[in-house]
Amino acid sequence: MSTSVAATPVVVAIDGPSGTGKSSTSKAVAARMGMRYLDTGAQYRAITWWMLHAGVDIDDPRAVAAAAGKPSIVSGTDPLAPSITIDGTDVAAPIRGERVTGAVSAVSAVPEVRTLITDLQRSIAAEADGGIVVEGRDIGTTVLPDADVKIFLTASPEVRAARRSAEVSGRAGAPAAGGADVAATQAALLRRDAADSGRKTSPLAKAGDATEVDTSELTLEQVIECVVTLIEERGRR
Ligand SMILES: Nc1ncnc2c1ncn2[C@@H]1O[C@H](COP(=O)(O)OP(=O)(O)OP(=O)(O)O)[C@@H](O)[C@H]1O
Ligand SMILES: Nc1ccn([C@H]2C[C@H](O)[C@@H](COP(=O)(O)O)O2)c(=O)n1
Repeated sequence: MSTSVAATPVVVAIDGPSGTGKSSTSKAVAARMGMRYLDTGAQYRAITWWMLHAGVDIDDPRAVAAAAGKPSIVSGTDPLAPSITIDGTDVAAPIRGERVTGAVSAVSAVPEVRTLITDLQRSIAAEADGGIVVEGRDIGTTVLPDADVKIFLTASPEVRAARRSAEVSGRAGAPAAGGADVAATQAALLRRDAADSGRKTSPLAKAGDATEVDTSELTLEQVIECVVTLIEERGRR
């Protein structure tokens, strides 16, 4: 099934702080509704990975700006098999590592980086014939301000940290997460949110016309159902 409002494909923007369930929800909604899926955080992570790999000083915004146009990022938008390459290298795994996670807020705050990646995101969305779910921090406010459906996911810091710790400790070879690990995870999430909300250029923010969904007390399936309902309601208008 592909989803459209009148003759034009539906564009759904899902934003929110770290660990609120944007990726899990967006992928599942897109798969269920026959739409494409774009993880914009993966694009910022990929360019951060490339900068670190190329030896660019990520604490020097001018150096980051000067290098930003050099690599080529390709995002695969199949929600069942999303992919990301940079200059032909598959970086889906390394971009999730601690080094990239610790550096991505600095790189993504550089305006030249944002301009390049925003243009790329808009062109991917424009080519998605069957509609697309795009998730990130500034999709509803800046990248796709005319999106048909805008959702802003939230959850309490405690819930987000517990979910993230469970995810990490569930990975092969990882130790079980204890109280100290959850507290450290929560502190890291809040640090990243503060940096992403506090930057000058298109910070993490809820669009005025977005629907806020607090997922703290909801299962993933309930969040998916809620978003599908919002998209279907938009289609009936
Ligand atoms: N409603 C929910 N109930 C329980 N667990 C959830 C729920 N939503 C997401 N999760 C789990 O929480 C973790 C974080 O979810 P996800 O990666 O989708 O968040 P995110 O907002 O995309 O994070 P980030 O911004 O850091 O990429 C995952 O392990 C996911 O399975
Ligand atoms: N639209 C976006 C998406 C992501 N970012 C930055 C800020 C995040 O901390 C980082 C990684 O995103 P995640 O993989 O955790 O979703 O990328 C942004 O600035 N704008």
